[in-house]
Amino acid sequence: MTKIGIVTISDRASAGIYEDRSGPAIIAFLAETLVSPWEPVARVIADEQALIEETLIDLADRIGCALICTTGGTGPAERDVTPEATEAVCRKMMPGFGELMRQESLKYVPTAILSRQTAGIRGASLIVNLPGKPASIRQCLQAVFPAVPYCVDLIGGPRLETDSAVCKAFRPGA
Ligand SMILES: Nc1ncnc2c1ncn2[C@@H]1O[C@H](COP(=O)(O)OP(=O)(O)OP(=O)(O)O)[C@@H](O)[C@H]1O
Ligand SMILES: Nc1nc2c(c(=O)[nH]1)N[C@H]1C(S)=C(S)[C@@H](COP(=O)(O)O)O[C@H]1N2
Repeated sequence: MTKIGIVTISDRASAGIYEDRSGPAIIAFLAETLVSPWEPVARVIADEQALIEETLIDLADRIGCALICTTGGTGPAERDVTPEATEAVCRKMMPGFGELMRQESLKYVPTAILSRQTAGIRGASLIVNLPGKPASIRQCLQAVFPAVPYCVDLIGGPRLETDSAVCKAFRPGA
C-alpha cells in the first residue's frame, strides 16, 4: 500500500496549545483526490531543524513514503526552518512547486510571498512544503497536484491515480 507522510511542523500544535487542523486538511484533500490505495503516516512535531530532518528521513527511508507533505514553518520568523530542513535532506530541489504555490496563494492572501515553501526529492520520495494555515492546504495542493503523480513515476515511486473529476493528473504521452 502506498504510504504518504503528513508532517505538521508547529511549536504550538505539537505542544497541544491548539489542535492541528492542517495535517487533517492534507489527509482530507488526499482522500478526495486519490483513487489508488494509500495510507497516511502522520506526525506532529516542533519547529526544530534537526527533528524535522530526522522525521523526513524516517518517513522517506524507513517507512518508504512516495510523497511527504509538510505544513508550517515556511515563513520568515526565526523558528521557521522547514525549507532549510527539506533542502538538507533532499538530493534534488524542485523549485517549480514553491513558485506555483506562491503564485496561486497570491489570489487569496497578499502575504503569500512570505512563504519560502519548496519541494525536493529524497530517494524515491517527493517532499512538498505547505504553509501552516489550514486554509492554505487545499489552495496549494490543488495547484500542484496535477504534476505530482508523474513526478512520483519519474523517481521510481508507485503509480498514483487521481479522480479526474477532482484533479486531472497529467502524464505526458499518456
Ligand atoms: N497546524 C495548524 N493547525 C491549526 N491552525 C494552525 C496550524 N498552523 C498554523 N495555524 C494557524 O495559523 C496561525 C499562524 O500560523 P503560524 O505561521 O504562526 O504557525 P506555525 O509557525 O506553524 O506555528 P507555531 O508558531 O506554533 O510554530 C496560527 O496562529 C494558527 O491560528
Ligand atoms: N494559500 C495561502 N498561503 C499562505 C498563507 C495563507 O493564508 N494562505 N499565509 C501566508 C503567511 S501569512 C505566511 S507567514 C507564510 C508562512 O507560513 P508558515 O510559517 O505557517 O508556513 O505563508 C503564507 N502563505
